[in-house]
Amino acid sequence: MTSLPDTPLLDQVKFPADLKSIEDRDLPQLAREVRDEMIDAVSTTGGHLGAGLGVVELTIAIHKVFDTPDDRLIFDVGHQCYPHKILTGRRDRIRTLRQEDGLSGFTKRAESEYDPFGAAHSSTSISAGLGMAVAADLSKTDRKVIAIIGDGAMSAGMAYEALNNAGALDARLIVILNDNDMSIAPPTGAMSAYLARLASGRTYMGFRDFGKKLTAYLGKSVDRAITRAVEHARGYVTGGTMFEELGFYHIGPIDGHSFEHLLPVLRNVRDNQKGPVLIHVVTQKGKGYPPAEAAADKYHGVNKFDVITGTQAKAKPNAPSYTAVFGEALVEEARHDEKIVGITAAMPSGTGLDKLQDVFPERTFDVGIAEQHAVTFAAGLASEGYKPFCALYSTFLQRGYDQVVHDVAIQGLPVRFPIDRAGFVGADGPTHAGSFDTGFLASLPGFVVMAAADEAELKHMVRTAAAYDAGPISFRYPRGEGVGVALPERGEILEIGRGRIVKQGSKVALLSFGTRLADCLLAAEDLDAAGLSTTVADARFAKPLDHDLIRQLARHHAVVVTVEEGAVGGFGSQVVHFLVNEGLLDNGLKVRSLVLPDIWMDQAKPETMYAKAGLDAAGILKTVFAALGQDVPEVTAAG
Ligand SMILES: Cc1ncc(C[n+]2csc(CCOP(=O)(O)OP(=O)(O)O)c2C)c(N)n1
Ligand SMILES: CC(=O)[C@@H](O)[C@H](O)COP(=O)(O)O
Ligand SMILES: [Mg+2]
Repeated sequence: MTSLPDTPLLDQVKFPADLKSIEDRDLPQLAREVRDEMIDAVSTTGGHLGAGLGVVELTIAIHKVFDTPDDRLIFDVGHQCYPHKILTGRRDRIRTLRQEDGLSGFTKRAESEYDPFGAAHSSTSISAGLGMAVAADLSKTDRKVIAIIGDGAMSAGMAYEALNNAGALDARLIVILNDNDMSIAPPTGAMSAYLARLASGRTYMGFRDFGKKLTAYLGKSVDRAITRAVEHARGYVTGGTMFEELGFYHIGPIDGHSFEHLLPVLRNVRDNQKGPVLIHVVTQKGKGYPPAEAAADKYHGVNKFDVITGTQAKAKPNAPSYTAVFGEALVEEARHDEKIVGITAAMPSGTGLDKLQDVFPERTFDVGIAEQHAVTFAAGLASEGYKPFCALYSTFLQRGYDQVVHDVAIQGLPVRFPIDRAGFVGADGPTHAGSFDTGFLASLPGFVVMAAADEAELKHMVRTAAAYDAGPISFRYPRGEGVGVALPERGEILEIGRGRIVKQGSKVALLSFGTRLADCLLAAEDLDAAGLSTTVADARFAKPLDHDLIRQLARHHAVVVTVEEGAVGGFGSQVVHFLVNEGLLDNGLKVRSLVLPDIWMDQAKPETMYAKAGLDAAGILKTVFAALGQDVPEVTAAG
C-alpha cells in the first residue's frame, strides 16, 4: 500500500469558497497538489487522465474567480472534470471514480450542485450554457455562465449552432476554448488547423491594439495584471477571427497553465462582461505527468497504472477484442474490394478503424467528432457506388439518427454501420451504454439489422455487409474481449434474414440476439439438467426476422425467451410483434422478452450490470422457471 500524496494546501480546500482565502501566489502549489491527488486516484481506478491534467490551473482559476455553484460552470464532455470534483466537495470519494456505487467519470447533475449540467457526449456545453445565460437574463440575475469546450469537441456541428445563436442573442455567455491540440487522437480537420494558426500567432496584432480594444469592450481601464498577462501571451487577437465574426468578443490565446495569465483575464471578464466572450486558452493534455506528456494519446483514457513508471496494468486477454476482430476483418474485405472505405468520427483506435488507416490511409476518413456528418458523408459515398463502413459506437450513432433515417434509409443507400460498444460498457456508465440502436434501426423500412453472437460471427457479418449492396445494413458487437471461438481466415456471407439453431431441444427455446448467446448456452445446460430440454437459437437478424425459425420455435416449444443487450423496443419487440400478428400466441405459448432494464444504470463491471439486469445465465434461468410457474432448483451451473 503506497502512501497518499502530501497535500497540505489542498487539505484546506473542500469547496471552492475555501479558495478565496488562498493567495494567488500559492495557487501553483495548489495546482501541483491537485495533480498529485488526481494522478494517485486515477492510478487506482483507471479513467480519463490526460484531459483533467491539462485543465488543473484553469479549473482552479475559474473556481477562484467565479462564485460557483451560483455561477454556472459547464465542462464539455466532462471527462476533464476530475480536478473540479476534487475541489467541489468530492475529494473524499475521488478514489471511487467510475467504480460501482462511486463517482461518475463525468459531470452529473444528480451528483453535485457544482455540476449544473451533465455530459459525456461532446459539444453540448455551449448550447446548454447559452440556455442558462438566457435564463439568467430572463430571471434578471447577474449569474455568470462559463462553458469549457475542447478543440476536439469544437469539430461538432452543434457547437457552431450554439455559437451562431449566442452571437445573435448577444448573450452573456463565457466560452473557454481549451485548445490542447488533441482530441482522443490528434485532431483532424480545417477547424483544427485554423485554431493552430490562431495559436501560432500568425494572425495576432500588437498589445497596444489589443489593450485599446479590450478597454473599449470592457468599458473600464485594463489593470496592470492583465497588461502583464497579455504581454506574456504569445499574441493577441484583435479582430477578424471567425469567433468575432460570429459576435463573440475573442480573447487569447493565453497560457492556460499560467495563473498570471488566467486570473486577470477571468477577473476582467467577470467584472465587465457585456455580451458573449470566447477566451482561447492553450493547454497541454497530460500536463505535469511525464508519462502522459510523452504518450501519443496523452493518456486520454488509462487503466490502473504505476505512478512512478506510468506503466498501465493490462490483464492478459483470453481472446481478441471485438473491436480488433472488426478492424482486421475490414482490412481483409478492403483488400478484396477497392470500393470499401472506412469512416470514423474521432475514434480511430476505439473503433478499430486505425487498422484500415494503417493499410489504406487514402480510404480511411476521420471526420472529427461529427457523427451526423459522418453518416451523411457515408451516404454521399454510397450514392457514388462506394461501400462505406461508417463505424460508430452505438451511443454516438444516436447523434446521427435523422441522417440515418433521411439521408441513408429513405434513399435505400447501402451504408454499412458497424456498431461498437453495444450493450453495457462498464465504467463509462449510462451515457455510453449502447442500448437503443436495435430499436431505432429495426423500425426503419428496408434496414438490415444484425448482431454478432461471438467474434467469428462478427467476421461473417463484416463480410456479409461488404457483399450486401441493396440498402443499409448494420451489425452490433460489444466492448471488450470475444468469447475465444476459433476464427475463420475470412468471414462467410450470411443469408440475409436467416438465423441458426445452435442447440436443439424441445421444451424451452432461448432465442438470442447478440453476445448473450453464451449465457443462453450456460442456462440451457441447467435447464436440460432440470429436465427442460432447451433449444438455443442465434437470431443473427433483428431485421428481416427469420420468420421460419420463429414459427418453428413457437410451434414446438412451451416457452420462448428472447434475449438481447438492448432496450425494450428492439429485437424482442420485433419478435413479439410477429408472434402476435401470426396468431402464434393464441394457443398458450409462453413468451418472455429479456431486455436492458428501463432505468439509467450507473457504472459497474459489465458482468455485474448484466447480472443486475437479469441478462446473465442465472437471470435467464429464473425467467424460464417463472414462466413455467416453477422455482429455480437449488443447484444450477449458472446460479
Ligand atoms: C458525440 C461524441 N463523440 C465522440 C466522443 C468520444 N470522445 C470523448 S472525448 C473526445 C475527444 C475530445 O477532445 P477535446 O474536446 O479536445 O478534449 P481533450 O480530451 O483534448 O481535453 C472524444 C472524441 C464523445 N464523447 N461524444
Ligand atoms: C469520454 C469518451 O467518450 C471516451 O473517451 C470514451 O470514454 C471512450 O470509451 P472506450 O474506452 O470504450 O473507447
Ligand atoms: Mg483537445
